[in-house]
Amino acid sequence: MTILEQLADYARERTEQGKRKRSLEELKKQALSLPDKKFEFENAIKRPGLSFICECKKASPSRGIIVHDFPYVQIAKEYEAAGAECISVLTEPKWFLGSNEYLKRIAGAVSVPCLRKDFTVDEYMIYEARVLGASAVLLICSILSERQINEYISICDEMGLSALVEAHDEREVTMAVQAGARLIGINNRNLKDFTVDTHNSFRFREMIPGDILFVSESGISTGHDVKKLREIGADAVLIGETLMRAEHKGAKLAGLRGVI
Ligand SMILES: O=P(O)(O)OC[C@@H](O)[C@@H](O)c1c[nH]c2ccccc12
Repeated sequence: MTILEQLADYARERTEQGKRKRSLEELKKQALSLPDKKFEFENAIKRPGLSFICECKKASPSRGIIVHDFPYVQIAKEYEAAGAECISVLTEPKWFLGSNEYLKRIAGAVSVPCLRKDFTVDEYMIYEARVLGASAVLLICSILSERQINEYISICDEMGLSALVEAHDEREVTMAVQAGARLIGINNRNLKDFTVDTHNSFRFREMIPGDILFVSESGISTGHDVKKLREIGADAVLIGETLMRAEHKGAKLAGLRGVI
C-alpha cells in the first residue's frame, strides 16, 4: 500500500470515529447554521499579485519531524503579520502530527482565511472543516473520483467554502477541470514517492484555463522559485517546510516575495 493509500484509509477511519461521537446529520446541521464563508479563501487569492498560502506543519511523512517546538498559534500570527494572504493548517494527526484543535485555535486567532489541509475522503470532513473555522478544504484528485470532487465542491459552495483541488499529473489536471474546480493546486511533490519537481508547475500551467486560479504547491524554497512562478502567472504559492524551518518567518517571507 502506498503512503497515500494509508493516509486515505486512516482518514476514513478517523471519520468513522468522528461519526460515532457526532452523527453526520448533527454536524451538518451545525455547519450549515454558521455564517457563510463567502469564498473568502479564493477571493484573497484572486486579488492582484501573487498570494502566499503559508503552512503550519510540524512533521510530514517525507521529512519526519520538521520542528520540535511548534507554537502553532504564534506561527500563524507571525504569518499574518508578515502579510500572508492565507494560512494552511495540517490536521492529519498520524504522519503530519496535525490536529483539528490546531485549526480551531488558529482560525480563531487570525483574520486571514485558513485551509484545512487534510485527506478529505468524506463529506463529513467538509462540514467538520467549517465547524473548525476553515474557509477552504483540500481535495486530492489521486484519492477521489471526478464525481466525488464535483459533489464535494457543491457541498463547499453551500457554505461559501473554497475547494483547493490538487493535481499532480496531466490526467488529474483534466479531472480537476472537468469536475468544476475554480482553484487548482499543482503539487510539485509526488505523494506516492515524495519526489519533488517544481517543473511540474511549469509543465501543467497551460492546461489550466485562465479563469481557474492556479496554485503551485510544495518544494518552493527560494526567491528565485517564486519569481519563476510569478512569471508563469501563478495566482498563489503554498509554502510549508521553508517557512517552518525559518527562525524569522517574516523576514523569510519578505525574501521569498522579493521585497528584501
Ligand atoms: O512543505 P512544502 O514542501 O513547502 O509543501 C507544502 C505543501 O504543499 C505540502 O504540505 C502539501 C501539498 N499537498 C499536500 C497534501 C497533503 C499534505 C500535505 C501537502
